Amino acid sequence: MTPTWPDHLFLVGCGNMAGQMLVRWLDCGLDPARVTVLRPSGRPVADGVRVVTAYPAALPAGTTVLLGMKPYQIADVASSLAPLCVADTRIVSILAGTTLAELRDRFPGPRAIVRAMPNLPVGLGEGVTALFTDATTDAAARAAIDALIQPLGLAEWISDETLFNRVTALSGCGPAFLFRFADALARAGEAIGIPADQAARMALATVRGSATMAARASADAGDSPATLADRVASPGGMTREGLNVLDADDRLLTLLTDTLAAARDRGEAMARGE
Ligand SMILES: NC(=O)c1ccc[n+]([C@@H]2O[C@H](COP(=O)([O-])OP(=O)(O)OC[C@H]3O[C@@H](n4cnc5c(N)ncnc54)[C@H](O)[C@@H]3O)[C@@H](O)[C@H]2O)c1
Ligand code: PRO
Repeated sequence: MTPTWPDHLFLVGCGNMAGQMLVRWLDCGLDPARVTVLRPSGRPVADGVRVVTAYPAALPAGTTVLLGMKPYQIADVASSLAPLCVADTRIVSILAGTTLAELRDRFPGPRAIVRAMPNLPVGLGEGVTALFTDATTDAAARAAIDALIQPLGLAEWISDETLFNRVTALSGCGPAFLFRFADALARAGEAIGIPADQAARMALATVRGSATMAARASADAGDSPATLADRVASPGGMTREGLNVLDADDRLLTLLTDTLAAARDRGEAMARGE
């Protein structure tokens, strides 16, 4: 399906995350002439994309704004940007811990404001983006923003904003937790005597192959990762002994629950301005 693009896309900040979103949109055929990036450094972003270091006098009609700077910059950004936003300007915010109520307060003009929480693999079209909005965003704007997000990978609308920090902990932060797991797998291999470079290659390839296999098994046969884990474990064999360590007292589950809860709690503290 050919994506439908906003008439104009104005990115405020284009660092790690917004940069990956833009990479994917351009790969999927977004005309760079429709994109303006505001970034303090003024560094080029991609061929044909206009980069500015100051706000323009006005935004073109039909602009979708992507707020891609750090959450603590919202007050500064809104004081310059809000006066440029008219009723049909659409705003997509990827700012962690910044509620829709705060966005509506800071941007009183636009009807369409959507919170989006992507993760870094969006650059490959294999990301996860959680989305939330309210009834002030009309169906057409919601559909247009959904269409913009679709090329990035899995898009999941959240019906209750109180879930937002929880889904951010799972999928927004999740790549970091998996990268940490891959790193620990390699270092554990080294700890039991495998040469470090070999352990690093083998750990990464194991994570990659297993993730691809899990995705296919789920799509093709509805097999869950838990089922696949049991399939690797021969009765009385090596894997079961290893799984017994991870499973003892729900050790891994407890560790990950604590990890997600800490990330979620930080999002809630950020929403309180802490
Ligand atoms: N990194 C992730 O995995 C991830 C995932 C989901 C959401 N987010 C959200 O994305 C946002 C950016 O995170 P990041 O990791 O890309 O950070 P980053 O530091 O890589 O990018 C921030 C960008 O904002 C620019 N910037 C700084 N001051 C600015 C200003 N006053 N006006 C406009 N731009 C300004 C910086 O030059 C930089 O390019 C955050 O709000 C974060 O919550 C990040
Ligand atoms: N990166 C952002 C943070 O760490 C939000 C999800 C991933 O706050």
